[in-house]
Amino acid sequence: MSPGRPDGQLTDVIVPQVGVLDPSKEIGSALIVTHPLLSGLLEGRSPEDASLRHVEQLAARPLLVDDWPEWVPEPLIAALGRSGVPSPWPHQVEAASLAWAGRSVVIATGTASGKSLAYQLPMLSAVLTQPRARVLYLAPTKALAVDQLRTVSQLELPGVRAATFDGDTPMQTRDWVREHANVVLSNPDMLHRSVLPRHGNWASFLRRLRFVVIDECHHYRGVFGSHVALILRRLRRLCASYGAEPVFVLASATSRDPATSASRLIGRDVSCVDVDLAPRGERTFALWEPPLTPLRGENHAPVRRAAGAEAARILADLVLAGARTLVFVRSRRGAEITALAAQRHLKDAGADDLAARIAAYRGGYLPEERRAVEAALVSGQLLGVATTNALELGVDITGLDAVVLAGYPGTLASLWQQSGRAGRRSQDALVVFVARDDPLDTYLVHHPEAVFGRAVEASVCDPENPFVLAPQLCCAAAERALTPADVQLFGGAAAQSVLDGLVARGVLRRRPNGWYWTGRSWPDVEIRGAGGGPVTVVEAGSGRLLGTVESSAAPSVLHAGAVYLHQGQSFVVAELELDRSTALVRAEEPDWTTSAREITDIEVLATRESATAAGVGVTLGTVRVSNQVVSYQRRRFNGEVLDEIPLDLPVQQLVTSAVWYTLSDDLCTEAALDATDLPGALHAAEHAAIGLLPLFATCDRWDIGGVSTARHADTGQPTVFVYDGHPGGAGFAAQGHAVLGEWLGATRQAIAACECAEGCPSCVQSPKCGNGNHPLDKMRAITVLDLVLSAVGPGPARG
Ligand SMILES: Nc1ncnc2c1ncn2[C@@H]1O[C@H](COP(=O)(O)OP(=O)(O)OP(=O)(O)O)[C@@H](O)[C@H]1O
Repeated sequence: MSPGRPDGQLTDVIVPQVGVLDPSKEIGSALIVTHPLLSGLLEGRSPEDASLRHVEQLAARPLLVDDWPEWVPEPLIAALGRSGVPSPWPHQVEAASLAWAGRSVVIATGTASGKSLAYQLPMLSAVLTQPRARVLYLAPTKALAVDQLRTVSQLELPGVRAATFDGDTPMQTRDWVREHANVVLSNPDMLHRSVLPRHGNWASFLRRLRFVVIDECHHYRGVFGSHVALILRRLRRLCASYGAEPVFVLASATSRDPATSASRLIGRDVSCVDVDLAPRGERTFALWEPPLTPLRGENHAPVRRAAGAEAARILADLVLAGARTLVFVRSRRGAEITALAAQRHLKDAGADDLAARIAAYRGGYLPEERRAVEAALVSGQLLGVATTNALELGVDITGLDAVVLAGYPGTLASLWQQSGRAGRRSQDALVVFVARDDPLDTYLVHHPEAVFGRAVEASVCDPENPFVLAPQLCCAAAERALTPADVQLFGGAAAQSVLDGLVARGVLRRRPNGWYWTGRSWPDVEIRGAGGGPVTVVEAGSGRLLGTVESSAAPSVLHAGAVYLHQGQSFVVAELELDRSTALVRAEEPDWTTSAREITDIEVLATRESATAAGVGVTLGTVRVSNQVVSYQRRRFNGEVLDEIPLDLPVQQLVTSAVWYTLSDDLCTEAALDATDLPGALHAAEHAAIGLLPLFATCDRWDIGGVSTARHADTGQPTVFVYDGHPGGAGFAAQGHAVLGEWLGATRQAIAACECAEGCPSCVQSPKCGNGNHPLDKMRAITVLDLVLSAVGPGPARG
């Protein structure tokens, strides 16, 4: 370890070339590092420890301001001026003006680019200039709505009556909010459970509704996103019945094609503002891949040094250099371990005083403990904090010298949100992204263009999923009978066929003028799960309810012996009772993680889109997946496999969406892929593709599954399937189909970039493989992917 240069003096350090580097940063075969903190990190390291894969210099952006639009009332301009906003930035004016002109709009710009002002301008101008106007603000979490209330209240605008309406709002206050507040801050759950079912009470609010703001709209993805999309259609329909047609203003993190995602979410065309003109300081972004260790994992595959351990070393080095640093880790336990390990490194370096200035931060601490850590970090009393994503949303800590990300946080939106804690406007900052042992992380550190180029992942949902449509149509019909004209709003043909099914089951009644809910009580619809009766997770002894897990996912995450994380705290499952939909867990802190092994069969039920070229067939369709969890593995945090324990669980069936490709026999023969090679080649290609899909669709690798087979009964050919792990589909496989060439191109590159010889967790091994990651043929997987890519091309898929 070596101290850096807090005096800000620039020092060039030449690093030997390792892996793929950005040519613009190379001199001969070296990479120039100019940031003093980064050079400090590298100085003490041996060549075998050389982990730096890429350095990106994100240039500072100068301040550009615009005039206030003429429709913004003077008191609002004055209040904003007092709050430190003297003039708007150009992209804020563009989005706000579109909304004011009656266009629904999504603003999709970077962290801290001032998206709030873009929706506050139309929202507050409306209530200031038209005393009867009403505005609804929706956030994915209660905390964000509370944060927004604070911001709006601090403006002290006479005539603005803002109030939150959520599960915490006392009953006696609810009537006041409904009748008097003109800015109501809520969440989709409240809309679904409280506002829409009692729309008669809310009639005057809905009749006057001018704007609906949907903040952080990229959170509405997968099955939850599909529910929210249909809740918003329910809202639009009821507003229309009261004579209102509100304008939607959506704020999103940067993502691929935000206009399409936003219009799918609200069911209406949306304009898009995505050119970020907010001023910012320069940032140095380093991509870091921990070295391989002598340890051996499954099938003797090499194991890399764990991202958390590497991040702890980096944190210690940065703190030694005097830098205020935040490290983001995935779990609460990880946050504690990282902070402890960094303290140990500092003590070993003789810096006990600095070790005392490191702490962990996570959900589960008391609010006052959290506030104390936040304040100490802002004041500089604490120099290093290891945190979970508890610090990601709604906690305003900025201006740090460095941020370290231990592992990809799941989406580019989170990556930018977390890295945005460093520097902000005026000062230079360092961000280090440390890859975990996983194909997606490997791909990213070797392909900086996927991080710094155009945003690649799209926030997808599937409002046509029949498993979501059915309960949502019941809610809609219970609110007000559905008319034939409503069918289009809820998805046209897809809605029609679901309605027919609901009538056949006697759940809805068809009358000449529409569909009526027949139930006596209100439909009970859980929007944060996929339906199908969630399994309840209960703490044994205390009986405390910790949460629910979809029944389809329960065998793989709640089997006996599984380590279950709840808000970062770890529990071990004592018993899974599927017939009673309950899992009993005990708080424990074992030194291992568990991953379930499952075997899967797949049957093609229907084809939605299909195309064949050059011997390669690509299809999007509906499948039935039969899945059985057969065992689980216990692994130490360093990746070492401890053992595998068999399980006796029933077969689960899932009807869902899938994308699949086939290779003709002739093609395989030409490419010298014979019957003995194919299983390992297809299996490896499937694993890596599942690892990479989250880069293109905002899902987790646990949201999707795959099956590969050298001859599938329904296709009659070598086939690789990737399917949505949610009943009816969640839009992930459909997105994979839409961007097949890019997705499989990235998959190929991730495999090719990994320096292991025969496949490891960084490329083709999967943590949930039912066959113990056997057979896997890394090199022939590249051949398979080359065959598919030469048929479909590297761009978006046909059809
Ligand atoms: N025109 C402006 N002039 C000066 N400061 C501004 C301006 N617009 C916004 N800000 C400030 O920039 C900061 C970030 O703004 P805001 O929180 O709206 O960004 P955001 O894009 O919503 O960020 P996030 O992605 O973190 O949600 C706030 O402190 C805000 O007061």
